[in-house]
Amino acid sequence: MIKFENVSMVYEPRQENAALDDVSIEINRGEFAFLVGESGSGKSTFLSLVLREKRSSAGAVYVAGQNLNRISSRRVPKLRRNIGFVFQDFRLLRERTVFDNVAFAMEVIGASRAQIRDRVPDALKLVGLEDKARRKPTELSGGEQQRVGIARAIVNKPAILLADEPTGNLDRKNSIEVMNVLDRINQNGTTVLMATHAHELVSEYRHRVIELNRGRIIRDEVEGQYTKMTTVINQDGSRALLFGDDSAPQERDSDATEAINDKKDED
Ligand SMILES: Nc1ncnc2c1ncn2[C@@H]1O[C@H](COP(=O)(O)OP(=O)(O)OP(=O)(O)O)[C@@H](O)[C@H]1O
Repeated sequence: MIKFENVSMVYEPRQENAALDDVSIEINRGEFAFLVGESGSGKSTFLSLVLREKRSSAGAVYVAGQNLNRISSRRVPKLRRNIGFVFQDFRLLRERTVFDNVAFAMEVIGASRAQIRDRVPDALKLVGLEDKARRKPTELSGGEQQRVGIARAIVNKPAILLADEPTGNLDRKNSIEVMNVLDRINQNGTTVLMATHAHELVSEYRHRVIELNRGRIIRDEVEGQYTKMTTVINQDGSRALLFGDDSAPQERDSDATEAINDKKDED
């Protein structure tokens, strides 16, 4: 569903460290993955490339089989219909009701009134807010506002839901409610990718964990299968990937090492 092939991203020509540095990863249809890493590690950059807000500087980004570096700007809105986005700060329209906030996402893609009347209540039900359709965002708790943001993101039935720190402004109780809603959406078949700093949620909700550090993937843990990846520089200057604990170099994966060195030779 989402595939990065040797993706690098530099924002400015002489930028010292790449925001993403040779990232290769695949997130399958129906998966739920957390994207973690300290501030500045490249999480938002990763999400913005999936949305085609920017083109990668090198490598290829595929979403639903399309190479995003090859599609024209004209086709970007169509791509984005397949992707829902949840923001940390909700970004609701304060003067509109909960119903109208969700309806707005359908209006902008030209949905009919009948479609809106049909779909918005379903989306609100999915996030547990069917009773609050006539309220204004300011009359809701932070967690409820975020659930409106999620309803808006999924009302057009996207295949992928991206969430950038969706619980960042919420207390624990509201964070858990939001997580449970995201889980439910994922169980209905939507691929979910959530960037977060919330370590406790990452360990409680057993999903894939992809960890970035200075633009590189250093961990990819799929439901309990823990794979820590460490890049080491050999004496000859070539790079090698170590899988497992970094004190256990015998677990070196020779294919991955060769792939990295091949790439280096090409460079
Ligand atoms: N528009 C930009 N122009 C220049 N550099 C940028 C831009 N956006 C991000 N960067 C740089 O790219 C690197 C990765 O930033 P990014 O925002 O992707 O990290 P992040 O993991 O999402 O951080 P946070 O958790 O704080 O949101 C950082 O060094 C950042 O300074």
